[in-house]
Amino acid sequence: MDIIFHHPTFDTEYWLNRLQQALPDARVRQWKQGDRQPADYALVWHPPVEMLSGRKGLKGVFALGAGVDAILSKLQAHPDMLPDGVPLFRLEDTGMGLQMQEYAVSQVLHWFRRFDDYQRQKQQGQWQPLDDYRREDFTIGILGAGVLGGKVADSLVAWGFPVRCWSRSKKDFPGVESFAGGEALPAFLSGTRVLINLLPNTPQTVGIINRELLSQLAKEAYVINLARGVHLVEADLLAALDSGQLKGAMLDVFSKEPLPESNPLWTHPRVAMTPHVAAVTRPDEAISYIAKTITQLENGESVSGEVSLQHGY
Ligand SMILES: NC(=O)C1=CN([C@@H]2O[C@H](COP(=O)(O)OP(=O)(O)OC[C@H]3O[C@@H](n4cnc5c(N)ncnc54)[C@H](OP(=O)(O)O)[C@@H]3O)[C@@H](O)[C@H]2O)C=CC1
Ligand SMILES: O=CC(=O)O
Repeated sequence: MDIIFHHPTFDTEYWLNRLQQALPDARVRQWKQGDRQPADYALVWHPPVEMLSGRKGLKGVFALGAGVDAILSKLQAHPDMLPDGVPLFRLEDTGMGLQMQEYAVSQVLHWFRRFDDYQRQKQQGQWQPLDDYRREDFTIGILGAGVLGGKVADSLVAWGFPVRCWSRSKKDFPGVESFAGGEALPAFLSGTRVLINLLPNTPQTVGIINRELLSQLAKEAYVINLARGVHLVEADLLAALDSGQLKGAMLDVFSKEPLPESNPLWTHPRVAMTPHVAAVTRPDEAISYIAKTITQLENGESVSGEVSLQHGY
């Protein structure tokens, strides 16, 4: 069995060695331009079109991340990149769930304990205890209740917050109120104090966090965007912060990355940001999942992690 690998930034040597250890009978190689030798599986992130297009004998493609928006948009422009019937897989959790939990819980607690207000007071030399927020007034609403949204919901339930989620299909997560479909979105938003985005980037979700959505949140709400920059209309977020509708935002992802120097988000006092690091691919966990899935595929067993090309995630 032959496996080709391409990632623009990962330590390729490390990945090739670990893959080889995990699948000792396979021949694993880095794909290089001009390589048209046969391959059974391709492991990719931002693959050059010629790596996959027209490739015969391919049995599966593994995206080396959770979101497949970049590969799907390339596929739209080059439909022959993924031959008919070849499944595309993505990483389900493989260590990202815990990272998302750390990120979301730490930020929610930061706001809940009013550390943002106390930081502002410190800058003004002010010693002034503030009223506590009450958990019952701090409903967390999670857009997207998939692998990562579900994990984040669990961790916030454990901290005693009222938690609700919104997805296409209804969920039955312990302690979480589930809302499904467009018609349930207003009810989901109403009373949500902290909005956490963990939706995939699809034509239905682009620009979903806009003026109209933000206006339906609780007063002085907060937004955490952990999914993709294109979900958020930045100008609408800034307007909602400036009007007082929103009290703060924590952003990990941006429409344009790296965020251009001139972008006003850099200097807005109520915006905090990280450079798309909320949950990174953990090589060892990812390799275990990929090796297990390839073995199952080779044995004709059922597997998880296949992307629905119809739904775009
Ligand atoms: N910032 C970072 O470092 C990282 C960001 N990400 C981002 O997080 C995203 C989520 O990952 P993951 O949890 O694994 O994805 P999943 O595919 O497991 O979950 C997606 C969720 O979104 C819901 N959804 C999709 N479309 C709609 C819609 N139109 N309306 C309502 N709900 C919808 C799905 O509903 P249903 O359950 O009904 O299908 C599902 O609950 C990734 O796509 C990626 O963009 C991922 C990793 C790291
Ligand atoms: O943003 C990262 C991913 O894995 O998707």
